[in-house]
Amino acid sequence: MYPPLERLNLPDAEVYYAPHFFSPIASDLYFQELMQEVNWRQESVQLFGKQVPMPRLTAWYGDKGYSYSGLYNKPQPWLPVLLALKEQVEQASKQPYNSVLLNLYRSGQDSMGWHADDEPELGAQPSIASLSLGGDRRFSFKHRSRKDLKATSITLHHGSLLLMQGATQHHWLHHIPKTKHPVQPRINLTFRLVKG
Ligand SMILES: O=C(O)CCC(=O)C(=O)O
Ligand SMILES: [Fe+2]
Repeated sequence: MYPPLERLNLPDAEVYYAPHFFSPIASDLYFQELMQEVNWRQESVQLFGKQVPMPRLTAWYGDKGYSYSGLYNKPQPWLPVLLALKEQVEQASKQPYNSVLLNLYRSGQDSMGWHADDEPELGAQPSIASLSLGGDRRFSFKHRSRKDLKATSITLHHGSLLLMQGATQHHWLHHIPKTKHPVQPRINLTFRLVKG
């Protein structure tokens, strides 16, 4: 069985973390397979009227299309390795998923800005299961309205699983900051259930 998911002490949220969800050997193999087989793409976002490359590579696989920055994206069909990961994450989190967004942080200069995964097609209380492979990176939470609560950070390890559910996206934002420390490339997979 999987190592247990431990609940983080975060008010107005339901966040669980398993630092060693996969063994180091399994994590290394998944990392290499995903590096090679995923169709990594450099997407751009519109920022102040300019097209700016995102500070990471991304890919979207699954059963349903999704809207992102106002554009409808057709998903790519599941790869066997992604289905194997989905199954394990579904068992551990006791939730079904039909899509996965992959992010590749090539260096400490790659990052993700503050956001919540609160798109309407994810429903009111989305369950998001996030796998991390490769270099350690900081992951921070910031409450949207309660200024008395300090931002909280955890380190997401090689082979870890983070589960966000309940009201988490409603009350909290999260991000991956850039870092000047030398870090190995990191792959993150967020499994989601897209409705409709
Ligand atoms: O890379 C991470 O751990 C965060 C990814 C994330 O927040 C997202 O894809 O929505
Ligand atoms: Fe997110």
